[in-house]
Amino acid sequence: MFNLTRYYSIASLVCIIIAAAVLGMFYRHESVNSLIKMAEDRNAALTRVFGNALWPHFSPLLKQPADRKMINPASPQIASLRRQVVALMKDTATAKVKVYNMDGLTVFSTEAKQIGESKADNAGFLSAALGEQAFELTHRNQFSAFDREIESRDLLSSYIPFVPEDSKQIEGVVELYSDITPFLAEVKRTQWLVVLVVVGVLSLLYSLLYLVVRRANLIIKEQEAKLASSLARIEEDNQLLDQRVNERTLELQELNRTLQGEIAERERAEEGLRLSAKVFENTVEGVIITDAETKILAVNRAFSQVTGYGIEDVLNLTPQILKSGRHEPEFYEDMWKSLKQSGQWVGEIWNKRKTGEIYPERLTIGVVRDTTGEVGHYVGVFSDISDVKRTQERLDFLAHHDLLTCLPNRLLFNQRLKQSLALAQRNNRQLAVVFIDLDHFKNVNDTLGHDLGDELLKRVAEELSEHVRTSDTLARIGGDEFILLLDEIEAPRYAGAIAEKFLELLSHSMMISGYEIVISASIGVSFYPSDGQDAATLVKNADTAMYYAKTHGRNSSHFYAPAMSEYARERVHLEALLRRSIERNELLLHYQPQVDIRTGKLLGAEALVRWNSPELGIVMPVRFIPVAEDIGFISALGEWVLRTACHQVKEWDESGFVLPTISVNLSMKQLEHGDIISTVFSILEETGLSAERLEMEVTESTVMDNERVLRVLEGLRALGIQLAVDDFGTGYSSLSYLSRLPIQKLKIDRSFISNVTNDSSREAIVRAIIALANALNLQTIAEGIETESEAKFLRQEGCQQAQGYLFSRPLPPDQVLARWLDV
Ligand SMILES: Nc1nc2c(ncn2[C@@H]2O[C@@H]3COP(=O)(O)O[C@H]4[C@@H](O)[C@H](n5cnc6c(=O)[nH]c(N)nc65)O[C@@H]4COP(=O)(O)O[C@H]3[C@H]2O)c(=O)[nH]1
Repeated sequence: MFNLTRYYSIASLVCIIIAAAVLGMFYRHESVNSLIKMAEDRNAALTRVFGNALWPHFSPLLKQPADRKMINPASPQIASLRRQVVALMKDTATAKVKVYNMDGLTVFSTEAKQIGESKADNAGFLSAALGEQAFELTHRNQFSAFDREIESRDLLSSYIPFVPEDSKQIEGVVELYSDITPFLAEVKRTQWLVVLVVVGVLSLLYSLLYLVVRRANLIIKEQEAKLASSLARIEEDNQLLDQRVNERTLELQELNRTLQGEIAERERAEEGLRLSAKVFENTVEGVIITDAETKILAVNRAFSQVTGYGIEDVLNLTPQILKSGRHEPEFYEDMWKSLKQSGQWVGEIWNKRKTGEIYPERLTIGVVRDTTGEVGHYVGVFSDISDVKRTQERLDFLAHHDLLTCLPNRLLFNQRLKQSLALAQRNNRQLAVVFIDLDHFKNVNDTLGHDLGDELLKRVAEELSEHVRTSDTLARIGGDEFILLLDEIEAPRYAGAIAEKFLELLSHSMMISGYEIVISASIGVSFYPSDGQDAATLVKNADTAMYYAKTHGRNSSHFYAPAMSEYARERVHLEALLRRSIERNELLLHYQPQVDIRTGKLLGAEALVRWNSPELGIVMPVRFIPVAEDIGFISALGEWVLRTACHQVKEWDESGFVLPTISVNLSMKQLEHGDIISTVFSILEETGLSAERLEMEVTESTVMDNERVLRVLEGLRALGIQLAVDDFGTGYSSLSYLSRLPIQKLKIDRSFISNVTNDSSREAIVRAIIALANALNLQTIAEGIETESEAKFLRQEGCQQAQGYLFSRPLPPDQVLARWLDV
């Protein structure tokens, strides 16, 4: 801490000392200067006196050549001069006198031994020689005065140029030594006195001021203490203030944060509200808001677009204005129950537009409660699902109906059958399942094309639909398969009557796209509960009955019988065995000769396949060829027949029996699948049989109006093979198409030959076929000739070739050889 007293004391002491020292020195300096000045003046005066008195005596000395040797200090002249000088200087403070010539040579000195010394280099001398007095203050511990030795003296030597009064020139320099010791001692005493006085005065002043300063120091200390306490208070206040400021700042920051949060919250809320309003107005769903009494408060644009009502139409009304009347009161009761229980209802509802049109909507109603939990509003959000419904209905229709005939499909049929079964079970009633499969529909499809086939199916569907009750379900479940559910029939005969009606309906020819088509059907019927308890069993058994009809002559209907299932099982067994027949080497060929009808000459033979099954015995082709066709085995079988027949002919050739032609049956499936042309070609190559000796028979229905088959036949013909149309007369060959076929022979079906002589219509047909063949330049062969009368008739009509039991039954190869080798 600043201590004024201390600083004052130290500073004052230093000042007093400095002041005393300075003043003392100053006094001494001034005193010495004035002393010197006085001494100078006196010495100058003395020199003048000295010069005036004694100079003539010195002049000779001064004029002597400057050689010390020339001066004799002991000369009487010098001694005399010394006496005079001492006498003159007696009672003065002068202690020594010296005289120099202008060369600096000491020509006289009161101390004789110094005479002859040179002072030419002395500054005082040089100054005086130039006309300026010079002085030098020295202290000598020992000094030779005039007559004695003096000790410890302060001497002032003055170099004074001496200019005689009659001369204007400096002739020499006089040096006077003045003993100023007493004066200087006096000066020193006075100096100390001055110092003491100064110190005393200043000390007094110091003391007075010390009191003042001390007082001031006290005041300063007090002020400092006050200031310190004030500063402490201020510091304290500052800290307090800082604390308050910090607290306040924190409070403000917190407040600011809260405020920011509130602002953000408010902005969010406002944004939310804006968004909600936008969503409300622009959402594609219709929105309706009511109060707790279901009075409409607001609706959005989509509501107006769907219902046709603007807000002005519905404000304060209830949503009941949209009521369609399609729902029972229970529907609305359930709705309110759900709203009360869960606060929400979601469902589909039929409502009415302003135009009166009723439409379906998907509606969600939500209950909005206020803060007290009371119902505040109801909000309904809905979308018009008319399009969805229509699409659903369409999809539903597509999923459950056959697109071609628009009849129910298998899926819908099964659903209805299951429903009807449940009902029949409850009511203890019967029902029937009628399975209808068109006969040879595939031929129509293949020969006349799919478009015509489709038309035929539509016509059949229409015809059948017209004769079923609305409570019955007629469905199309496959290409040419229809199925009818007869609900709650009184007796089986009702189903029988329907089946017969269908057969009768289909037996009439139909004109489709300019073609007159006659079609038949195979029908099977099963009954609940006798033939099955469930839908699958009933359908399966009706199918089995239909299959039975199909394999028993077609164009007929059969009620299901368990034996049919047995038949079906056998058929499955047959299929399995047939598949292995080739590898087990169970197939064999019989050959039925073909002869010239006039001469009886052997022209060829038809290869007819037999199956010698270890399990089933000899199986005839009528039984297994259709099965082979059904299961896709016919191509392998046909290839085996062809290869075996060709080998056989070559074998006969080698044994000397030359069969002109071998005829092989070609199934429709063989023409459709596989590369029959390359198969035939490779077999001919393999066996070495020439193509002209091979004839292939295709049934009339196979080749009828089928461009693809036509191309295959052309390919076969191109190999050189003979082609014959089998079973001619049973199909519906158009003449123009027939003329395009690359065939050489028509084979009149044996159904026309049998008993031809007793049936005029058969006669007419046979005649017509022969005439047609002649017109087309084709050979004719009649098959199934059993009697001579039939042969005779055919001979008369111009048929060229014959085949039948009359000439020979189909025979194993060895018997053919035995019978015909020598003929
Ligand atoms: N009632 C009677 N029948 C006679 C007479 N003459 C011949 N038949 C029989 O008539 C059928 C003639 O063969 P299809 O019309 O080609 O009719 C054949 C043919 O369509 C088919 N078939 C036979 N073998 C083959 C074959 O290797 N391949 C193919 N795809 N079908 C074959 O099986 C059908 C039946 O053959 P099969 O049972 O051998 O019956 C043969 C033959 O035994 C007769 O005077 N009176």
